[in-house]
Amino acid sequence: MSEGLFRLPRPARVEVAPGAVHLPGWLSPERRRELVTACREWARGPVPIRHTVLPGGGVMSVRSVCVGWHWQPYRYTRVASDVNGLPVAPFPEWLGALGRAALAAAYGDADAAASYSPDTALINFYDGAAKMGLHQDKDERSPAPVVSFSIGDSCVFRFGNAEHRGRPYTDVELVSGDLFVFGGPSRFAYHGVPKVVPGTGDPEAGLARGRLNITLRETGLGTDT
Ligand SMILES: O=C(O)CCC(=O)C(=O)O
Ligand SMILES: [Fe+2]
Repeated sequence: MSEGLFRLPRPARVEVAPGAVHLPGWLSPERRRELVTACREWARGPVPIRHTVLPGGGVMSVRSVCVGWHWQPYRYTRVASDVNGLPVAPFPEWLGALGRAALAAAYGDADAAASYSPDTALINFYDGAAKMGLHQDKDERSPAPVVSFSIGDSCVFRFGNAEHRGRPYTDVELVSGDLFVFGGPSRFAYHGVPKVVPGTGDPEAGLARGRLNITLRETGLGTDT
């Protein structure tokens, strides 16, 4: 038997960088299923999941759909003017509550978590050879943390520094059910997904293949359009 078959138990909480916290397996199996069901519904419409086209003409390999606000490179809009002109689905209250619970678990600070009010979720689906280059999440006007849930195939999540795409960075394995939060000094760190590992998923979550990632953010846009 190869050594690769044995896996060490994963720790409950790892601080990857100041303000960047990984909580392996934080999502219960029921939560994973709920999220998969909700994402499947959002993927259908009113704005269907699609490969985002970048301003230079490049096409992202992941497929994405948003709720609350629609992200298109590099801004948030109420309507998906780059897809079908329709408003995205509303951001549900239960997803905000899940974000607050995630933040409380990551930082152990229930008071700070209570005022977290994410108003957009960006849902990414990775299949085949999909990946995501290193970037900063900087189209939000709020400095509030980003809360990230992963379901399905495992991936390498590269988490770097706020200055540039180079080292130092840490490669973290994100597995189905993992929570990753980045805020404070890590809020504007470069990060990306250089690799997804097919066939490592979590069929019980209702996802036969591929990787689902859901990030919650505060846009800071209030009632702007
Ligand atoms: O898929 C991931 O884990 C990261 C996604 C991401 O960085 C983004 O949507 O901005
Ligand atoms: Fe990102």
